[in-house]
Amino acid sequence: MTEQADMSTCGQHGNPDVPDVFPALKNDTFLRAARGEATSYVPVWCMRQAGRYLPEFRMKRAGQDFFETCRNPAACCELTLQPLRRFDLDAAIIFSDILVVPQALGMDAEMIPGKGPTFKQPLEEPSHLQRLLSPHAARSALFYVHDALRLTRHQLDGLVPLIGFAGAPWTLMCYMVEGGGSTTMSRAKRWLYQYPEESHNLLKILTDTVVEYLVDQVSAGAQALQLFESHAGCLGPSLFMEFALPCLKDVARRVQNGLRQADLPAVPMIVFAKDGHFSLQELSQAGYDVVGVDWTVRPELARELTGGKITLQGNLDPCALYAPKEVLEKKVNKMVSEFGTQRYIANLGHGIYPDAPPEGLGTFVDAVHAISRSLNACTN
Ligand SMILES: Cc1c2[nH]c(c1CCC(=O)O)Cc1[nH]c(c(CCC(=O)O)c1C)Cc1[nH]c(c(CCC(=O)O)c1C)Cc1[nH]c(c(C)c1CCC(=O)O)C2
Repeated sequence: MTEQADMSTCGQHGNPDVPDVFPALKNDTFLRAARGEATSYVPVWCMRQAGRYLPEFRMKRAGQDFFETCRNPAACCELTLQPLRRFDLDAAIIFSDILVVPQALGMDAEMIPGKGPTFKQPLEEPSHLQRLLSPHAARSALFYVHDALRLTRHQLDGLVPLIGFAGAPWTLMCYMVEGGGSTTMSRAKRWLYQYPEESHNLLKILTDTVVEYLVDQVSAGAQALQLFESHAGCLGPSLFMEFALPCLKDVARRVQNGLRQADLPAVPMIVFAKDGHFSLQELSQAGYDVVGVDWTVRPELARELTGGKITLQGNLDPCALYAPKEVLEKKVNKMVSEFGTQRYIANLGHGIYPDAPPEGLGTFVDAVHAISRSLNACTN
């Protein structure tokens, strides 16, 4: 990241009390790997690294409503920084949630402990699309995420880059139609079969909203962006290519255009399609710099499918963190050796589980660094 790029990051919804020139970045290893540049070790971060597996996270969240916390920039900043105080991570990801976007479009959501996110009035039929606010209205409703990013980027003081994120349109549609989590997503998939045109309309509204949201995140200080397509798996290849992939491509192209038009720096974009092994080849040509891989895919196969030309991110089984230290280190050794130390960002193959032992994450992070340094020393 150059000084010039840092300086150009001025918040559109800027808080006049907070200067928009951010501290210089001290560790750019994650950004270098994302851009496909050489790195002396493999950078590592962890999806959901700000989460319930940390006692300090549970303390801070205790008694607070989840989405209230998301709307509180100081709390988001603190929760984002917590894992960085414990572990030698190479990136921070802003504490927020993908469901703030449907909320900004006017849908009321609650986080019910033990049940997960729940919408009071899901979209049951196409006429319900009229309830949604415009992408333009959603844009201004999301100012609090941008305030959180701006504050966190300052508080990070250049330690590591700050990642912004959004849910991909299909994954957001799943929650909006299902009203919450589901193992089959059969209500949302029913829309694709029964109301294909209206499904495309809904996905278009979500794409428009996500594009502006992500451009605004960079304006507020995000230095990389990740799209979470968490419910790719239930679609299978043909529905994925018809409904999810075109939106992912649009988001990548339109965000990079939007950044250029707003005179903002280009930032690396990551796409993570959980259980979307069948889409890896197409995803590697969808306009993203990095493709995330879940733990069901062999690293060599992921490299083969993506043509060896793109940065990959992943893919340790989150449950490997329960293993004894020596076993975990062996797993990391195998993973790093198979992906290779270049064009690679180590991560879990999905978010860390709430009952993961924090020491496991520490072992994972340190092992990625040590093993990749020694592999690099062998080849140089
Ligand atoms: C599908 C999805 C959601 N949210 C998100 C996804 C995509 C990633 C994935 O596939 O897991 C993304 C997300 N959610 C959260 C982050 C924070 C940043 C990070 O540290 O990675 C990110 C990147 C915080 C959170 N989001 C949530 C928590 C835990 C709840 C809490 O803190 O009280 C956190 C830390 C809640 C949440 N939010 C959502 C679910 C399904 C849940 C779990 C509900 C439960 O387990 O009870 C929707």
